[in-house]
Amino acid sequence: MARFSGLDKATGHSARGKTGVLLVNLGTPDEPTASAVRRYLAEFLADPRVVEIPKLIWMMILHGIILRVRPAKSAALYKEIWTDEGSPLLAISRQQQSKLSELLSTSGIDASVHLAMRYGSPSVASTLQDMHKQGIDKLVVLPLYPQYAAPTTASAFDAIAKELCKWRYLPALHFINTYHDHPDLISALANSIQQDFDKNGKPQKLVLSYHGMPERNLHLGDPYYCFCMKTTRLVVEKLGLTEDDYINTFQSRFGKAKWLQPYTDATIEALPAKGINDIAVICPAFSADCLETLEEIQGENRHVFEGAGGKNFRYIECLNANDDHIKMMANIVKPYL
Ligand SMILES: C=CC1=C(C)c2cc3[nH]c(cc4nc(cc5[nH]c(cc1n2)c(C)c5CCC(=O)O)C(CCC(=O)O)=C4C)c(C)c3C=C
Ligand SMILES: [Fe+2]
Ligand SMILES: [Fe+2]
Repeated sequence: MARFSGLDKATGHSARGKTGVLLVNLGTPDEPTASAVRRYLAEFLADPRVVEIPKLIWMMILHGIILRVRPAKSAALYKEIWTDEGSPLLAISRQQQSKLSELLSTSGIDASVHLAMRYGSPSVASTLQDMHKQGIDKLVVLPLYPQYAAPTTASAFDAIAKELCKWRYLPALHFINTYHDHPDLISALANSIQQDFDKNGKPQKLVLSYHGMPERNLHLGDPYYCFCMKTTRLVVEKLGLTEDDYINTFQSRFGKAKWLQPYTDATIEALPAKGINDIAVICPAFSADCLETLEEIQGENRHVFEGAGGKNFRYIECLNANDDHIKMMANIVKPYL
């Protein structure tokens, strides 16, 4: 017994046995400035899960062209959406963290909730180290990407593995890889859409716009496209919509390769000419509003639609820190706590 307490002392394991939930999202620049965006994009776009081009060629393009031009352009867009609490993605993620922590604790579950960003801060490595210092040796990781994708979900896993491979004593680990068809996600999305319809009337078209990725990834076996289709099917079934009522699209194309189609901007631009002047857009691949939803959809695509003659464009915000969404997170992690 004495020998074991000695071991505990030496390794600092005496206060072990705590459980922690780790929420992971993509990350965002620290400031809406070109230099902060350059730092963020340099880390993000160097990830081989995100851009699958041979490393040497890609580093030449990334550092020689993209990181010279894009940071200033992106920083100007980030400035448009920046809030007093900083980047919306980080501010909303913090709210999700504290509301989930509150819900677990009022449900009598003894688990702390932590937040890490795959790129930028708070980093995955520093958050895992903090959790270790707090005596957490049981870890449930919930990457906040409803539909599994290698560039997002697998990349979050890589960052965790990269830190843990330096540890001698690994925590027990549960990694949630997807929740695209979880009944609580489907009802949270359907409720949010229904609330919009009740308030503003049913639009001529509901556009479900998912973040895109190169089409090649689908052919190589990434299930993201199929998972997006399933989320849409379940949500529209729940709402009782017919095929004519909605359309599934993919946004945020990057680079010259063919990405998943149909593209959101081209689709939205073509709608008024088909007599569709009243649309509502929702982005079910995003668990928190961010540059890609607030600027690209609510801003840019609204202008595209109105410029093409469209009359009513509504953006239905992400589930963010709404109660249904937090309840969904709790129900997803509970079986592992
Ligand atoms: C370069 C290829 C990219 C792939 C593949 C990709 C997949 C992907 N991304 C998200 C979620 C988010 N992406 C965000 C921003 C963003 N995404 C890319 C590129 C790829 N994404 C870039 C270059 C950027 C940065 C912004 C810009 O300069 O245009 C964000 C928002 C971050 C924020 O700070 O607000 C999110 C969230 C998913 C779900 C996904 C996989 C399918
Ligand atoms: Fe992205
Ligand atoms: Fe974008």
